[in-house]
Amino acid sequence: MSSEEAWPQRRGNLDFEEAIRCKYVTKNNQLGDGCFSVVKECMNIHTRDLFAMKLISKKTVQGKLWLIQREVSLLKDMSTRIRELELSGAQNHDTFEGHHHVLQLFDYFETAQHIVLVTQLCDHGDLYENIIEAGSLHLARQARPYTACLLSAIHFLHENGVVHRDVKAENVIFRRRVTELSEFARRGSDYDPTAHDLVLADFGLATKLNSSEDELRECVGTISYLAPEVMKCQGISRLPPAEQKKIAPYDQSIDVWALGVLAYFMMTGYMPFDCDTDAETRKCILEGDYYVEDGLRDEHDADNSLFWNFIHLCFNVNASERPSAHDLRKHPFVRAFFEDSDPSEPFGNRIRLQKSVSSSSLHKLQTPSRSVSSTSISHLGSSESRATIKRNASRDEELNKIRETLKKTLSMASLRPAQPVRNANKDNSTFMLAPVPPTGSLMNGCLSLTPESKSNFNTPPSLSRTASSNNISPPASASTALTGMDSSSSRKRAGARFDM
Ligand SMILES: Nc1ncnc2c1ncn2[C@@H]1O[C@H](COP(=O)(O)OP(=O)(O)OP(=O)(O)O)[C@@H](O)[C@H]1O
Repeated sequence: MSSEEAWPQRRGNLDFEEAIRCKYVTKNNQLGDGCFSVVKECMNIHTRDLFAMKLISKKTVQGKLWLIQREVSLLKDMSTRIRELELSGAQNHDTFEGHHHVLQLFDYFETAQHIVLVTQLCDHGDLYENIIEAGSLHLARQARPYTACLLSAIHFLHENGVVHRDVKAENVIFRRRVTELSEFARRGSDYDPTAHDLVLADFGLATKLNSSEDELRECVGTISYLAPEVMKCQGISRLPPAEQKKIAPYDQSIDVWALGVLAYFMMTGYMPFDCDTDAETRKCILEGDYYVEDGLRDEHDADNSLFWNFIHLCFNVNASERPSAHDLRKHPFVRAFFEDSDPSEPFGNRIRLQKSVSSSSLHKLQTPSRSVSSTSISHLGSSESRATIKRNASRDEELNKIRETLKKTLSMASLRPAQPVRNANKDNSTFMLAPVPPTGSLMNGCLSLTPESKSNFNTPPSLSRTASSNNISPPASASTALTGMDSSSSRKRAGARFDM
């Protein structure tokens, strides 16, 4: 955590302070950026709690405002659900509690230039960077618990009717810790405790499947991670409605496919279906033709065999036969992280099936480029030595300690624990949705200055007041407010993700 001096300081001018209505200050440096947003660390000047502030440029999302509305709405629903779970004190005996690993929204508002989402603060860097830096992740210590943790988060989303649609390494970030969990590591834990910090972020393409009648046919996502049924929707918007209906809709099992891609990427350092050209990649995805490098498969190694079987099940081109996130929790590759009563279900004989994998030379065994559709490549990741997870007798005890530590210290809470906490309920919960905004105040941006301008406390209050009066919730008023903006930047997203 940076020192107090790192934050912009007030200057003691009461008139000026009165004029300043935005309760957040930001640091100038970025935590990260995407095709249409910049993410900065911010502090609530009243509570001194730290958050991440995602500033989405209105210019960039011009014409696609509904995407942001959908993202905010989903994050709000999820955060409310998580709060309910936290308050109910529901017991979960899984190693990873899915809802702890979904990015939390705490506040949102609008300024003249930006739509602003205030979320749980995570560390700089993401899982993509981790994998690239390491070449590949250790199967037993990292790839397996990371996969289990993400499976848990995906299962939570699916249980709540949400399909993420952009599960990928770039969208997995790491919760910021206050207290190290080094004790757990020192005592010889059998996996990397960082697995407890994974947070699934970027709900920009996520959507709700409210009922079995809802049908998804948009071709959205990142090409390397696209399931075949999504791929089949490519170009659908150009078809007449009657033709569109002939294409089979997809459902949440596309996230299971993407999890398989991500697990494969963690294990090997490259992507399972990427080829020289997008057309070849599409063909391989449609056929479920993934590559397994000689030497990476070791039938005499139980962990290794289970990993490939897990991958094989995720890569079932027939979505109706692909196991659900709920079912996959019982797969022997990850089962140790979940408390399920009947370990033999639901795989039975299926567990022994192995795909005869492609040896096609089309596949590119190289590092994928960040967030794009698969091509730029620099090196081949090395395979890791295998290790066997030994179940630690005191595992449950250790887990409880981890949970307690997490609840007390992780996530968004102030990084200055000695400081008095205003909201008593916050003491034991990492996930309190404070600060709750007073009625009619900063939410919706009607009183907000452009937050980034507060970095130096010197922006005249008149700057953003007039134009920032739009609520991003009601589609009509919000889209009216954005009419006439430059459309060029909205095209930038196409390079990173499909949206056709
Ligand atoms: N809460 C957070 N804490 C720390 N860093 C974050 C947080 N949210 C996002 N980031 C960083 O900012 C980057 C961009 O965020 P995000 O993916 O949400 O933006 P985006 O514009 O939707 O990106 P994309 O181009 O993938 O659609 C992330 O890859 C991550 O590195």
